[in-house]
Amino acid sequence: MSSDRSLVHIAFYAALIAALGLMPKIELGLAGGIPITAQSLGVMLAGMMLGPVRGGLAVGLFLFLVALGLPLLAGGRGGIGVFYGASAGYLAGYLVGAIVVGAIMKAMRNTNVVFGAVVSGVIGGIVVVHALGVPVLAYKAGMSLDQAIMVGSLPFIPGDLIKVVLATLVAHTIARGLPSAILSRA
Ligand SMILES: O=C(O)CCCC[C@@H]1SC[C@@H]2NC(=O)N[C@@H]21
Repeated sequence: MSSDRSLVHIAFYAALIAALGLMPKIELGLAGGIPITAQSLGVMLAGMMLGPVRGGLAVGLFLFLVALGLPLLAGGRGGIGVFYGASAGYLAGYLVGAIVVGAIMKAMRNTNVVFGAVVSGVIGGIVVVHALGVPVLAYKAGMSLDQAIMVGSLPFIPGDLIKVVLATLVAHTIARGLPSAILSRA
């Protein structure tokens, strides 16, 4: 694929993650203030569709724009300060998670796309994001790891599983209609 087309794909998924931030975040009112956000769906999709390198670049571009101050995070937040806040670990998890989702999709490119999407979405899009988010939340909010799991991981698992299902449906649909757009399986 030409580098021009790669750049278009990377920019498209960075923009998709930003657009998903327009959906209102849902505050659960728990300690630490971590919201339910649709943006982690975009992170899963970036990895699933683009693979580890381009998927990581798409999320990296999105986070770079946030760091520059663009209000692209759910609720209209942006600026370097968010990378020092309670949700900083999840933001790092977005980057690593997209790379892991993409790496798993690529490794499973010769298996059923639905199977690859579910496995990569659960491991990269949930386990990795939570594994980076929870310890930072515990540190920043001054709570134990157990407490952080109770307020920063468990309440989000049902919604995150729904996102894996949605991302899998998108991957399945694109695999049937426009398989060349799933660069992770090229
Ligand atoms: O916007 C931010 O500052 C990052 C929010 C991180 C939210 C995490 S990502 C994993 C889990 N699933 C959600 O819907 N919310 C949390």
